[in-house]
Amino acid sequence: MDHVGTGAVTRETPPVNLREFEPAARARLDPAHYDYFAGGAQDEITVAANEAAFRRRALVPRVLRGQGPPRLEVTVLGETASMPVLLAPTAFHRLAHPDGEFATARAAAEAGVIMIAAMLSTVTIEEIAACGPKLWFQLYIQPDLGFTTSLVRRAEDAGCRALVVTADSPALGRNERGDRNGFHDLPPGMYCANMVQKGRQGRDDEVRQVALSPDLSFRHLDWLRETTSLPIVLKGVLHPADARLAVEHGVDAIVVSNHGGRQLDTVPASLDRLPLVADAVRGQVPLLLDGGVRRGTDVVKALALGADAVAIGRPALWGLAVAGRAGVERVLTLLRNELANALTLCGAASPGDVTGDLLDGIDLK
Ligand SMILES: Cc1cc2nc3c(=O)[nH]c(=O)nc-3n(C[C@H](O)[C@H](O)[C@H](O)COP(=O)(O)O)c2cc1C
Ligand SMILES: O=C(O)C(=O)c1ccccc1
Repeated sequence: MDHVGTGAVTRETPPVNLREFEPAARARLDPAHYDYFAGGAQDEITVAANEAAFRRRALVPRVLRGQGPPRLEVTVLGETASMPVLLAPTAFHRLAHPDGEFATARAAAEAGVIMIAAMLSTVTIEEIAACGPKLWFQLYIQPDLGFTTSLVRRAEDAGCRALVVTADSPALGRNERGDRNGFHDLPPGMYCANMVQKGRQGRDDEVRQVALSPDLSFRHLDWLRETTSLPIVLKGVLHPADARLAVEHGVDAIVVSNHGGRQLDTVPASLDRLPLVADAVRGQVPLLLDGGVRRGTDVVKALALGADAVAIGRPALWGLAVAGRAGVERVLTLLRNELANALTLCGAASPGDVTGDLLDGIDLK
């Protein structure tokens, strides 16, 4: 891309991998908005741990398996996806690009990946659905169960194929970048589109505040189980005992996640918790993982440790900030090509062909 300014032409080389999208996005974003996306809780120890956990693991490829080019498609909860990579739910896409979730959803549709739409999106779930992606809906169960039910019905009616209940947020994580920047509200004209309530008796519409409630318990999950026939995915599990409870309470899938290091700081990397959760669940429900996935080899490592698929959060936001829909598509294409290459080099025919013996116990660093 050439930028002609005051006579000088600066040439920017397009990102060739997911990590390179971050500085490119940073250059385009309001610094406070960049910090909102990039940041995590407090010392951001867990943010760093997520990527470091992938770096430490070593892959041990098999040779001469004659598998041909790998097939990347997977089926998760009855939904086929073009690769075992989903878009993790992230709030406020219009902060990254004026097209917001429209752009993300069109990119997901084009790429054939499942988009998990955030409840706190800046366009409505109906508008996202109209872009045609395979769609799941992320839900913060609200103490107002009537309102929660109305959100669930809207997600169902819009064609969402699963509800992703975020469990790791009984309170907001402490993001000090936000404190420093004084970033606590969306800019004028931007709001949580799913939270709009019609004003009664001629009054203005109101935007409901999201409640992250410490009162939430597995009883709320039982309530939700009775309320909807959609599959329920529990997001934000790190403890094997919680994974077992989730299965007992009828959850259909689990996302091993620490919310990208944005909730409780100093929790372990998601990848490092995956084997324990996989052990606890023993294949009873599919497992997803998010946090720090930046490379095709990272996807392979997560699959080897027991995940059925992974999700990416920030990389899609960086792609969105850099070039809207095309940027998200580019991020997905790069990751797809890397995954195909990594599977080929491992001698694996498909994501399902990735087994634990492709990893050894050696710490690379
Ligand atoms: C800017 C941002 C906003 C997020 N918003 C939500 C959200 O509204 N709901 C939720 O369940 N997770 C949310 N997450 C967490 C992601 O779903 C995911 O767990 C995390 O980003 C994965 O880590 P990664 O960014 O390293 O890929 C958010 C993450 C980021 C970076
Ligand atoms: O930023 C987040 O990670 C997130 O999940 C959230 C929660 C509440 C309000 C806005 C975003």
